[in-house]
Amino acid sequence: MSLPFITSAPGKVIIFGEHSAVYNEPAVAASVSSLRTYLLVSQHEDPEAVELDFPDIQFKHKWSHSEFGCVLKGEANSRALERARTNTRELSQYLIESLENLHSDLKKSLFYHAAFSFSYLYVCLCPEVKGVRFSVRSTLPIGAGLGSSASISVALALAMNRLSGAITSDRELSVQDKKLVEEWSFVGEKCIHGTPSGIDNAVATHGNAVLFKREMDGTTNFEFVEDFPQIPMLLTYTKIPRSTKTLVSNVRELVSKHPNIVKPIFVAMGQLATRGAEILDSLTETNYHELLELVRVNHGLLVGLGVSHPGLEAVRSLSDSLEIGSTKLTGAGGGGCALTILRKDAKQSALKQFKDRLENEHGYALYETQLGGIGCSILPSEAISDQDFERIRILFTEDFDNKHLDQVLLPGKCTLPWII
Ligand SMILES: Nc1ncnc2c1ncn2[C@@H]1O[C@H](COP(=O)(O)OP(=O)(O)OP(=O)(O)O)[C@@H](O)[C@H]1O
Ligand SMILES: C[C@@](O)(CCO)CC(=O)[O-]
Ligand SMILES: [Mg+2]
Repeated sequence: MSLPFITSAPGKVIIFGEHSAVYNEPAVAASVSSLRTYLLVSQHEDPEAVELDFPDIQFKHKWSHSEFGCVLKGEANSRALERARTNTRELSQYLIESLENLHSDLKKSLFYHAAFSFSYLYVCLCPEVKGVRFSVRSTLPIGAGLGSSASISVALALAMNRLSGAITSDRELSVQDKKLVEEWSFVGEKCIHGTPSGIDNAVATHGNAVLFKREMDGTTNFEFVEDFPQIPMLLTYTKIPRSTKTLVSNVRELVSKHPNIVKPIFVAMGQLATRGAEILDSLTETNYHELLELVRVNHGLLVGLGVSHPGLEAVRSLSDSLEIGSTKLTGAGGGGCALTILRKDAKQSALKQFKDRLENEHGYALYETQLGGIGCSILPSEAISDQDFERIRILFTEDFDNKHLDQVLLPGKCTLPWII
């Protein structure tokens, strides 16, 4: 596989059913295709190096390829790798332990899960590749409920399957290619947060909007919401940090304490997601009101699970008092982002007040973005001229505002011929 090349994957918004999705209930999510992660895979000056460069989280690490020997060499390792490659439903405990040794200097650091996820995918998918640098930049807020972990997992899974020769398409990504990316990005998500439902990486892989369900046997089932309507909405980023892994495990504790109370909440959310998808499939003036109602109920149930935050409640309360629409948290909650679906009759003056107060009094950021659109994509080396590469390399290495990335790279908007 010739270098350099770039892969990319979008973030997502969960419209209905976060957390209950982990418990095999249906959920609805849509990609946020203009907020994306980009991964540049380029040649390293050192032919033995495998370097990871994550400037968004100020993390850079270089391994010499021989350091992976402790995971790659010997019979026991080969057997464990073979099992990990064929059974992607479970992470291999053996590999986890071997990789822990490789990352012992990073243990307990913020970066551990990002590095662990990278190395797990690397040793499974393209362990012979060396003299290579993986540089990641994202226009998504990180750890904010918009699926940054899934989009990075998808970008890595696509790149590593390309490096191994498992994905060779040069016109468009096939259904098979996308299945492979979805399967391996799920492994990446597991490395970052333990027990994901798979909805985030499914949307980041396939794009558009989906009604998703993880079945009890571990398989995933999803339908695209056809003709996904552009609903007027606002996304508010509270900038309150949180971790999906912690929130999901807090909910797990709650279920184990009060199963008879909490499980019916999940079932209600599943019902709500199914009805929500029906409405989105054929949105009318009449059922728009029901959509707003379902958003409000979904948020109430999430509050019951303990995954809201006073900062998110401030957004919800302001949207209620200004009567502009219904607000719910999106993603794992605990901070991060809130989604407000706007009423058709929301007053412009109220909307302005909503934005001004959130930005100026609370210091929050507002995103106006469309939902749905392009999933994962790849820009092959043949499409990158030397001149383009120089421009792109600078974007990945220098301290630019990440929105410059969009101007140069946004699939569907820029002039570069992305394969999708
Ligand atoms: N651009 C990036 N560079 C490096 N690491 C990243 C990047 N984006 C995400 N990550 C990894 O993902 C982690 C955040 O994932 P987490 O699942 O907690 O939040 P999220 O995916 O943004 O939100 P949600 O899961 O609720 O949608 C980070 O701590 C880091 O390990
Ligand atoms: C909280 C959760 O439901 C959504 C995170 O975006 C976790 C998951 O489904 O993996
Ligand atoms: Mg995540």
